[in-house]
Amino acid sequence: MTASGLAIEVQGLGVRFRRNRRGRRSIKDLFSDSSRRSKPGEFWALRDVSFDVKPGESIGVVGRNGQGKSTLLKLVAGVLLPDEGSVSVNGGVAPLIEITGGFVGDLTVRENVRLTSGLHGMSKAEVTRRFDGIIDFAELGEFVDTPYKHLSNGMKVRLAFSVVSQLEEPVLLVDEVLAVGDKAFREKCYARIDELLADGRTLFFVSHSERDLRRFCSRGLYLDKHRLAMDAPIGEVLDRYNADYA
Ligand SMILES: Nc1ncnc2c1ncn2[C@@H]1O[C@H](COP(=O)(O)OP(=O)(O)OP(=O)(O)O)[C@@H](O)[C@H]1O
Repeated sequence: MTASGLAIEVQGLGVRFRRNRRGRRSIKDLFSDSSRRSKPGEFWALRDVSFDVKPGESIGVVGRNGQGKSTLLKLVAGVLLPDEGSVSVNGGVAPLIEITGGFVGDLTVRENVRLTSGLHGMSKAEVTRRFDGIIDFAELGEFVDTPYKHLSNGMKVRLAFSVVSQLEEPVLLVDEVLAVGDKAFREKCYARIDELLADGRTLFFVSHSERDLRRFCSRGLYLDKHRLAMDAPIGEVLDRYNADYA
């Protein structure tokens, strides 16, 4: 528990990236005291982002392509470190996107489930206990010994969601990748997200689907021009986003 009892605290968060590969930092840059300035070819993908999340809140992250939504999720997941500011998360996070990226193509479905569940804190005994449930939910019973690289894209997402939804972390990060699943499977995922929310989990949801955002989220964060343009109830955030870009 953070001292404040909050699920997530984000303060003055900023991340910058290089626009092209050639813009390497020189030795001179290493010694220059210009950490707050961006160097040629660098840009802030996110800057000055601050917000708090209470346990059990469900937050929808809204914004046009490239405004920093996935970057924000990566920072909350702890797989990307900020150049400015801080993120503190109370307890662990279950990040859908990182699970997908963590699968190993040459390993089988069975081996990948064991590997990723283990990496995300499940004990061996727990993985064994939950294994059949994970495979059943993903509807991949016939593919447990198939190399991961031979699954279809939709099957890969099924597997990732199935693993992530079994983790007992208090914060669940779900992004657009879910949209790859077919309609029937998406409905199943949505029902599972409802269950996790009812169980008191905190949800961070990135989506371009207004319907899904309204369905799951009570609060919205609107990222525009790489800054937090609005933090308000999801309906108000969507109205503003639509007014800006309709
Ligand atoms: N590793 C990286 N190196 C360089 N630039 C990056 C990197 N990751 C993201 N970016 C850039 O940072 C910006 C924000 O990207 P991000 O993926 O967070 O956007 P997004 O809001 O999730 O977009 P979308 O709606 O298209 O998924 C973009 O300009 C992107 O090109």
